[in-house]
Amino acid sequence: MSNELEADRRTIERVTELNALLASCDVLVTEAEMQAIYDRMAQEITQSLSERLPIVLAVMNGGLIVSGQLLSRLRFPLEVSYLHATRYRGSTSGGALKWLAQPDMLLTGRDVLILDDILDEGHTLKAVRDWCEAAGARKVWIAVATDKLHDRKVPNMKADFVGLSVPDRYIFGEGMDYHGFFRNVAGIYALPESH
Ligand SMILES: O=P(O)(O)OC[C@H]1O[C@H](OP(=O)(O)OP(=O)(O)O)[C@H](O)[C@@H]1O
Ligand SMILES: Nc1nc2[nH]cnc2c(=O)[nH]1
Repeated sequence: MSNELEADRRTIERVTELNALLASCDVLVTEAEMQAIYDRMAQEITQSLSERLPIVLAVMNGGLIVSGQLLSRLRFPLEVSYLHATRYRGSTSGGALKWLAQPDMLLTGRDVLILDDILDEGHTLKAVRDWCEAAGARKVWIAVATDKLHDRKVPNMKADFVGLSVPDRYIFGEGMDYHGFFRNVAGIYALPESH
């Protein structure tokens, strides 16, 4: 078989495997439920920040979908940028935090709203919050689509706006990945307990 045909065969095999895995996962939250959750979060954020001219920072990559969903629901003046900090890097368990891009805006004296997909142990968002505070932010607000329930949280790490609490399982969808895939899946899924 030519190299090209062999590569095509492997790609098709991978697609089939991923589709089968997705079909075997538990749906924790549907797409429609997520839309209602984003509506409610946007209302809460609006109540707190509509007169604060905030800088909104998306935490890449996981915060991409949540940011798109929330930003278009926020009908008040704000600025948008991003940062990229990662500690899972395609794995299902966390390691050391690596900064790939720091915010490129002057945060001094500003209200800063951080948007991310999940508060799990909290190392990522604690480092991001500390960075923004050290950069002179007046107040750092944190909004996450999901907050994982367990007792391994970094002390004093809480989000100001939470979509919903999720069980202590590896989840994906709504920006969260499974080995780099499924960030684009609408709704929240969990790997089967046996996986
Ligand atoms: O609370 P923690 O235990 O620190 O985990 C939460 C972080 O983990 C994920 O990022 P990840 O490192 O997987 O990078 P990604 O956003 O590129 O997926 C997620 O997007 C959060 O930022
Ligand atoms: N995709 C995904 N990323 C995470 N980062 C921290 N916890 C999780 C999780 O449960 N799923």
